[in-house]
Amino acid sequence: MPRYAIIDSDTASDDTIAILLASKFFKLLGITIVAGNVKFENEIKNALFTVEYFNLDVPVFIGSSRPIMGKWRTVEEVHGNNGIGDWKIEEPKISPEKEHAIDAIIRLSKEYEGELEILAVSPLTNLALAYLKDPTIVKRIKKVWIMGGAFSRGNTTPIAEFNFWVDPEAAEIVLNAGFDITIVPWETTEDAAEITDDEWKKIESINSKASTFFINVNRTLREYSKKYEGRGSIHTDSLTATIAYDNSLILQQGEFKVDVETCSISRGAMLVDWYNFSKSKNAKIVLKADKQKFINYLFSILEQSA
Ligand SMILES: O=c1[nH]cnc2c1ncn2[C@@H]1O[C@H](CO)[C@@H](O)[C@H]1O
Repeated sequence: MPRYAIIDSDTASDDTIAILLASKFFKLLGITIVAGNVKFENEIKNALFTVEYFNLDVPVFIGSSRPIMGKWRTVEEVHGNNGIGDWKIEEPKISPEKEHAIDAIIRLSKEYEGELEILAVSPLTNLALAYLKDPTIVKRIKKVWIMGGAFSRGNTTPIAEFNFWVDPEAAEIVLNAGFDITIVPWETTEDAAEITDDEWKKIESINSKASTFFINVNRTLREYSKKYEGRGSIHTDSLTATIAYDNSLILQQGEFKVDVETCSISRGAMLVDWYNFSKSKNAKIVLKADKQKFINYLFSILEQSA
């Protein structure tokens, strides 16, 4: 039985690999593009390029070109000016769909009622807007996997992870909508999705079409991570796609009332009610994930796509 998914992506560096992995794990019904990592036109181009490079049969839908409140900054310093390590690529020949991403999410939730999973590895703007347009998507969407949130080691401010920080209002809407949600937060991915120097060299030596792609798109991410965070690159979106496919990667998780701060200096911080003061729960959080299993999946796909 195939599993059906949409990947919601602000396509840059690791997002492209998450798309590749998701296309192997799921019947991917669409890639929906949302504002976040880099210039919106480049995100669209990177998604189309990924589809073309790997010959994927997946439509690309253009979504929201800004967060709900519109206050954010792109992070070209993390991903490269074009979002994919400044790899010089040709203009993709394929085009995005005419249908808006929000309408595609609503339509596909009807066509695949009870079966559709959303891999949200990006700010949650598209999903929040789809929900505001048609709140009944909640009962039709089977599962929402979210890469987002930090509760101790923010990667964008001292307390905020990038995806939640870009659009905390959207995160608040999605978290409180009633979806079946599992969150893979930054701290978990920092521990389980690092590509070390050794692993980077091994990927280089695979020398397949996919490994060449991996090295090129992640080049700036790796340099940034080494220089500013003092370790290898973190492949957080790829880990989230893999966890969504194989739940045995989850070594520890809890269910909590989770919220997000929308004000001032703590904007984008994830709030976790560890001791259940609120007497309610709205999301599971993956607290520990299996790095070795993740690496095995990643390597086997990079080797396969020779
Ligand atoms: O410094 C960074 N390292 C890794 N990913 C980042 C960084 N900045 C932004 N993102 C983007 O935000 C999410 C992780 O927070 C990922 O979805 C990635 O695309």
